[in-house]
Amino acid sequence: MHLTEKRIGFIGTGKMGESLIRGILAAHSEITLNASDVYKPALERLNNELGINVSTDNTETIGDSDVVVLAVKPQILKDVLVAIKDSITADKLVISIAAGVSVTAIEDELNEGTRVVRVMPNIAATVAEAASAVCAGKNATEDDMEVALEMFQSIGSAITIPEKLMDAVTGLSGSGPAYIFPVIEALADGAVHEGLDRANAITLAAQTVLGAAKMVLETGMHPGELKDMVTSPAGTTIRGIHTLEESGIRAAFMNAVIESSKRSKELGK
Ligand SMILES: NC(=O)C1=CN([C@@H]2O[C@H](COP(=O)(O)OP(=O)(O)OC[C@H]3O[C@@H](n4cnc5c(N)ncnc54)[C@H](O)[C@@H]3O)[C@@H](O)[C@H]2O)C=CC1
Ligand SMILES: O=C(O)[C@@H]1CCC=N1
Repeated sequence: MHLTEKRIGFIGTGKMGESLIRGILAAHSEITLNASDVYKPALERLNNELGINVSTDNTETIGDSDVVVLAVKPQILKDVLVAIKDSITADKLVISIAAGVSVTAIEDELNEGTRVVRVMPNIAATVAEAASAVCAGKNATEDDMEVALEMFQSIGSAITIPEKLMDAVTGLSGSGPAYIFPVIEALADGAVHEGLDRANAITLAAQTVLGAAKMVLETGMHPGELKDMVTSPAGTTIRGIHTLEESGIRAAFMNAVIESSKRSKELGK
């Protein structure tokens, strides 16, 4: 069955829940979306702005949904699972986006046979440019995986991976937008230092990051080869690259991904 034939319920409408809701609605305006949260003002805002069904009762949202997306913090997920266990009937698919929490840990809290899929998306779902990775729980069917992939491919790109790689994905693309926002800000700062106004500096910096990313994705060329295309002998770029290398830029980004992945592992313990 296709995604649009399913009613989707969000448990948690914080930053990532709202991002997914906005992305999915933009891709499928006809879809039925339900959402619950403990924070009523956020629900009222979503209901007013997007017209989705909202409730402060998680079990009501689950009762009205075929697919239940768990978008609460990993630290409270277990308590939420205990509270909703009886409303997760056999006809429902559960999708968890919680960092670090394994499929088994979720299955263990729910009724035997519950179909669970784990996904690590990112905040760019809001603009249909999320990078997501999906893995199946032991009871998830092929149809469940198709529904999950359809959902996350409609808001960006989504790949299937073995669960053991989920922490690496969390450190890379789950957290990754937060590594790039300061990069954009800092690039703009450099241009402001050299006299450009802030608004134009941010536009040029963001478009530069977008363009570079698009070239990697659309040409299929290695990033190093693309870098060489910009870097003229004795030109301006090599001077900038030399400075970045002196600052340890590669180790800095590698370490960010490695440490974030480690934290994802910790959250699962
Ligand atoms: N923020 C991000 O960029 C990403 C977050 N994630 C995952 O998404 C999940 C949510 O993260 P955020 O949206 O950033 O956190 P958040 O704190 O913004 O949102 C969590 C929401 O859950 C609500 N909540 C708390 N207790 C609840 C309960 N008992 N029932 C229903 N709702 C309840 C809170 O009021 C809040 O609105 C986390 O598990 C995180 O690991 C995954 C990928 C990216
Ligand atoms: O920082 C976090 O824990 C969440 C998971 C991935 C992105 N944000």
